[in-house]
Amino acid sequence: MRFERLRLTNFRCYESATVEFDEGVTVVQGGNGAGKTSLLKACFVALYGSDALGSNENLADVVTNGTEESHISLGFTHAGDTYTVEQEIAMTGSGDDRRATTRKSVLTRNGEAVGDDGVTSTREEIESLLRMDADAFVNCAYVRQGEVNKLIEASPDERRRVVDELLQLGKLETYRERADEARLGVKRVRQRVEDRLEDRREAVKEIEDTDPHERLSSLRENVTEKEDEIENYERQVEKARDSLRDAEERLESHDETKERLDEVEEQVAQLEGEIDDRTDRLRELRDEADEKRDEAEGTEADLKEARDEEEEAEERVSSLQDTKTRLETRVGSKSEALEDAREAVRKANERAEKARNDAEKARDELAEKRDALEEARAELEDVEAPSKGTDELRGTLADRRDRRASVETRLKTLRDGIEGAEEKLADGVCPTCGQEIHGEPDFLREDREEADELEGELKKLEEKVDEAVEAVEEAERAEELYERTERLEDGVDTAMERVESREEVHEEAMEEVEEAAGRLEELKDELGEAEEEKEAVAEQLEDARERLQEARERREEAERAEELAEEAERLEDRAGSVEEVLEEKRERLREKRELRDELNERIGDVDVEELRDRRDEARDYIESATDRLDSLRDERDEIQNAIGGVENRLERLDGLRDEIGSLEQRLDDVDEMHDDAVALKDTYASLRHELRSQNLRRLDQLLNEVFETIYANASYSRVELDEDYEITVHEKDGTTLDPERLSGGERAVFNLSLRCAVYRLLVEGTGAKAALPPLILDEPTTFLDDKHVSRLIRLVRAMNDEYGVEQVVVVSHDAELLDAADSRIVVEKEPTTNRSRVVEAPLSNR
Ligand SMILES: Nc1ncnc2c1ncn2[C@@H]1O[C@H](COP(=O)(O)OP(=O)(O)OP(=O)(O)O)[C@@H](O)[C@H]1O
Ligand SMILES: [Zn+2]
Repeated sequence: MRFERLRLTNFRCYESATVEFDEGVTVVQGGNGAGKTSLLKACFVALYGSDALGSNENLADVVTNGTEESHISLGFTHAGDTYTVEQEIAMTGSGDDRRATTRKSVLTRNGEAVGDDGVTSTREEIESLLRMDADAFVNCAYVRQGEVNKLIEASPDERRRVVDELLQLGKLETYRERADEARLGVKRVRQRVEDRLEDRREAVKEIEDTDPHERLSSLRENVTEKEDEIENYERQVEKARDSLRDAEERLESHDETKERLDEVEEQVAQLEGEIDDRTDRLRELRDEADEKRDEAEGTEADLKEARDEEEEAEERVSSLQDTKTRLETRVGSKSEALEDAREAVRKANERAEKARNDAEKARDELAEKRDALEEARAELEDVEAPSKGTDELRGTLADRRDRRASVETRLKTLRDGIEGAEEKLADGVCPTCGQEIHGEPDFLREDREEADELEGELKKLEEKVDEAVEAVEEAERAEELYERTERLEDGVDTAMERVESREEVHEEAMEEVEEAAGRLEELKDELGEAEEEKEAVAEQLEDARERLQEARERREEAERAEELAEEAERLEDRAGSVEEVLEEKRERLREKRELRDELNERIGDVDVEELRDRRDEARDYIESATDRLDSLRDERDEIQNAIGGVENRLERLDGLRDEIGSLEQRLDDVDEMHDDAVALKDTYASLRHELRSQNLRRLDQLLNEVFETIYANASYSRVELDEDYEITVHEKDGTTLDPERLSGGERAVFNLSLRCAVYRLLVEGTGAKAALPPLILDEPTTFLDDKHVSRLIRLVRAMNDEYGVEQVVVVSHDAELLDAADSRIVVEKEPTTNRSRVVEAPLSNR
């Protein structure tokens, strides 16, 4: 076996590291605490998991402080195959519960998983590959730091156990123990077979003591007797049943007949009652029909006549009714016309009155107008006819007034001038030039004269104007009167005309009045006539109605008579059908009476008492016989059960005898097996003894060979390992020494010798040096002086070069050892992080 590569994550002081291993001798170098031992431990843990830890260590210790999981992977070759073993350790829980568990543990060969996943499987596979468990590994291949004394100080028994284990002698012991266990097992089996045999024999004896065959035949006889008796009873019961059935059947049929008879008698009585009832009914119906017929007699023929009469009367009433209605209408219209005529008279009168008034008014007006005319004419006679025409007179008046006005204007002008001149003159000033003047000028005197003249003329003119005014006024009044007279004459004419026309109107109105009055009289007469006529018709109608009433009554009477006749007919019909039913019932009554007689006859023949006795007797017998049969059957069943029991026992007896036969055979077989087991055990014991003594002799030789290689003094001649695994050191002078008494260095030398010897023996013994794990030495030089260090180097090289150890890994500070190595691995610790790292690996020296 050869380690190839180790990969670590969070393992102890390593955060992450990869180490390649070369073949030959490899030295691991580094300062104290640099992580050398940790590398070796990692390889060990990779192979054996927690088994690789000492008694005071646990898995949690290998997980780098402050991290959660550690990963170790070791690649190695073995017997031509490539393996990788991986372990994954994880921290779980917290506080006091915090611990490490192996979460993953896998071994692969040539890339394929070997065995199941899991710690146990991996360990078992490794143990069988290396043919050593963790204990054997540390006792042989892995010499741990400070354990140099382990084999030397061990007791012979321990030593034997270790060596036997390594040489697989332990297996023979196991086989021997197993053979012995087998022997004991067989012995226990034999005991059990014997116990059972005894038990079966006793059971056989017990059964035979009860004399089962004898008992079986007597029981069978008993059963036959009981069965005969049962059969006999059963026959009797059968007979009794027949008899019972017969009696019961007859009684039943008797009861039925009786029941039937009762029924028929009831029917007869009912029919008789019904016939009586119907006969009464028939008589009643016929009486009633006769009665009706009597009542209806004689009137039948009158019905048609009565109906004709009634019809005639109805027609007359209705025609009178029509006439009366017509007359009433006429009276109504005459009354209305009369009313209208009265209205017409009244209106004509009104009109005549108005016309008369109008005429009167016109006449008054005429008289008035005539008076006015008379007056006007009288006035006109007083007025003188004018000299000239009025217009001419008005012309003269106007001329005179003009002349007067111009005279007045000249006079005024003259007077104003005179007055002004007189005032100036009074102031002494000339009225014409304004110069001082004394006396009056001439023009003033002239003016005064003219003014006086004008004054006289004005007076005359005034008279003449008044004369002209008077003439005009007179002419005007004459003119006006004349006109008025003319007008009045016209008014009198028109008034006269109006009086005439009003009088005409009045006359006309008076005529109308007369006419309307005549019409009114006429209508009064007509209405009187119509009313009289109507009265007469009403009287006739009253008579006709009375006659209709009488006709109706007669007709109704005739109808009732007819109905009665019909009813009598119907009653007769019903009487007929009642008679039919009656006939039918009588027939049925005859039949039922016959049936009754027949049934009576039948009942008379049966002796009921006798039948009942027979039935009761049969019943009693069946009851008692059945009870007896039941108990007989119980007895028979009991005996048969007993027979079953005895038969079972006999069957069991046969079974027991067969079993005893086969148990006896088994006992012989077991005895044979026991002898075989004893022989096998002895064989294993002697074989182991033989092998051990052979191996011990060879181990002793190898030990002395190795010892000679490593030991550098002359004090000790040889080491002896005897059959009891006692080690004795022989001194040069022939004396012997207990190894316990050796010095520390000497012990280390002896220990290394013994380890290497065992390792060599294994190499020889297995015949395949490649199967063994690398020889691992952790600080082997600690107790050695220089000379012995040199010897150790020689041994290590010899192990590799001569004795077939493929790989040796040594942890050491020794420079000489380093020089002798084939390669080296240097580790160091980072002072800052306190984590280790692999500085150099591997460095091949060759
Ligand atoms: N679980 C762990 N986590 C972190 N560091 C650890 C753990 N276990 C051990 N160590 C540390 O690993 C360091 C290396 O220990 P190791 O035994 O490998 O040293 P070494 O190189 O063999 O030293 P020496 O020459 O003294 O034997 C030590 O300082 C130790 O405290
Ligand atoms: Zn003058």
